[in-house]
Amino acid sequence: MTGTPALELRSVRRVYGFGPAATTALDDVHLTVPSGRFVSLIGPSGCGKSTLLRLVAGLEQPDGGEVSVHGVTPAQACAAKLIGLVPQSPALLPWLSVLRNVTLPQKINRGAAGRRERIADFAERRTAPDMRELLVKAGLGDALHKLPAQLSGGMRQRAAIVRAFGLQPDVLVMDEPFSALDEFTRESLQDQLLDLWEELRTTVLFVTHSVSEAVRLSDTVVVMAPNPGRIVESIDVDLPRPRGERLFGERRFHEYEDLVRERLRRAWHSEAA
Ligand SMILES: Nc1ncnc2c1ncn2[C@@H]1O[C@H](COP(=O)(O)OP(=O)(O)OP(=O)(O)O)[C@@H](O)[C@H]1O
Repeated sequence: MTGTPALELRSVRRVYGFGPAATTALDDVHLTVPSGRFVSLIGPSGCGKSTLLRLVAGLEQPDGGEVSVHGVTPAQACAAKLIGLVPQSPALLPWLSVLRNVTLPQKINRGAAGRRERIADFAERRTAPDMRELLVKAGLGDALHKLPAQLSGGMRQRAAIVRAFGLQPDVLVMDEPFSALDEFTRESLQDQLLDLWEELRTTVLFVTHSVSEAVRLSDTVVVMAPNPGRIVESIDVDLPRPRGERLFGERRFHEYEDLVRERLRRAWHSEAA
């Protein structure tokens, strides 16, 4: 694989509305994410986190600047299925079993392989993972043939995450995927996510409001501020992996939490200014 970053945003600007009612959701945003990194976006409500994800996923266009995914536009990257999206609530098809839900997109998307190969960095792809095995690894071995309605919220979200990884996107965009879950389920899903990520090393762009989640999961925590939405700091989290539960008892983990919290406090103040 070449040195082309998985994601690159240069001088990105996104404005909603016109005239005095216009909102600058993002202004002069620069972000470079090397392949295989886990990057979290954190910041006060309205600082443009979801807007940034939508631009990367090709769901919207910037009003200024450029977004590229492995050196091509988000639209080209989407056509080649290089980008996977995990929304806040899992969108599983209610009439299909868990196993069919996660294997169906893999079958449908076979045509994307050719388009991937035409993108310079993707001449070689890994072989498709065994979805049944990934589901078992994610603790869903007993739920393979159940319908989504028969699962808890946490189990449904786990299935959605397995499905997203199974498509082998090069960039996985996750918009607060655990926000609706209780703390215990959330930590267990962080474990599962880290296990999958450590095995498949997909580039992840992850939005969260939780400082401890951001520090635990990420190689880099990007702190954003609103009015206008912008990046104020990128903090590299130099903690060893794998990051299991023991991490919560470690001083360095809490030092990173304090640092991110302090930068967030400044971001809130910059909103008030
Ligand atoms: N479709 C839209 N039309 C008009 N304004 C929008 C639209 N989408 C977002 N905005 C505005 O752009 C700004 C950034 O919104 P965005 O949803 O990206 O923030 P966020 O950081 O994801 O917020 P939250 O943490 O609350 O989800 C906000 O002021 C929001 O009101």
